Amino acid sequence: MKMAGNIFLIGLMGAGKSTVGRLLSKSLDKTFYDSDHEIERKTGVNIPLIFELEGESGFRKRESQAIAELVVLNNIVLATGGGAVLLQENRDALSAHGIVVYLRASVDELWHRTRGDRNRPLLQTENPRERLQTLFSQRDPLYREIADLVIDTGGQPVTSIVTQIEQCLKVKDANA
Ligand SMILES: Nc1ncnc2c1ncn2[C@@H]1O[C@H](COP(=O)(O)OP(=O)(O)O)[C@@H](O)[C@H]1O
Ligand SMILES: O=C(O)C1=C[C@@H](OP(=O)(O)O)[C@@H](O)[C@H](O)C1
Ligand SMILES: [Mg+2]
Repeated sequence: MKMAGNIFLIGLMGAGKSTVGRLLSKSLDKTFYDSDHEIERKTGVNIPLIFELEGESGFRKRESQAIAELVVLNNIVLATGGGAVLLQENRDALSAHGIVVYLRASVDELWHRTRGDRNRPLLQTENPRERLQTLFSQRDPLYREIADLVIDTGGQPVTSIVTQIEQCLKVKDANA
């Protein structure tokens, strides 16, 4: 049984989870959380520094802890980090406690949206487009595994993505 009122956004870096999530929470009168922001708030340092000091595995532990604490809240919109689905325990937690919305975009779009960004350690490589392609292949099946809703964000402004999610949720509700 899904927890009443929670919406969890998943998808790759640049999919728009943080941007869409904030607007969706306002529109639905829910509280907005971003697991990355929660980790930064708790530690007092930014994500690149956590990766530098503790590696990706250290970051994943903090991410799991944050997700476990956030999913049990009520009436929230949660923007997760792109790698939140990597651990089974996170997938189980997201799946069990809310409606999971997978925001999808092509690798080219993701690349354009994140170009020049310095806050995403996994994209600080010589070829971020290739990295995104690899991550897409690895993670798309994991996103799909737990998605209640898949939204293609390609070529769509953030406002129309929010409207589309709201409409899909209404249809789901009506059919429940
Ligand atoms: N639908 C969209 N169309 C164009 N740009 C977008 C869209 N959604 C997000 N963006 C832009 O892409 C960048 C990454 O968005 P963000 O919300 O941080 O993604 P995520 O949290 O999924 O990594 C931001 O600059 C944001 O303004
Ligand atoms: O895809 C990933 O593994 C990551 C995505 C980032 O969040 P966004 O998806 O919001 O960019 C952030 O959690 C961290 O840099 C790792
Ligand atoms: Mg984000």
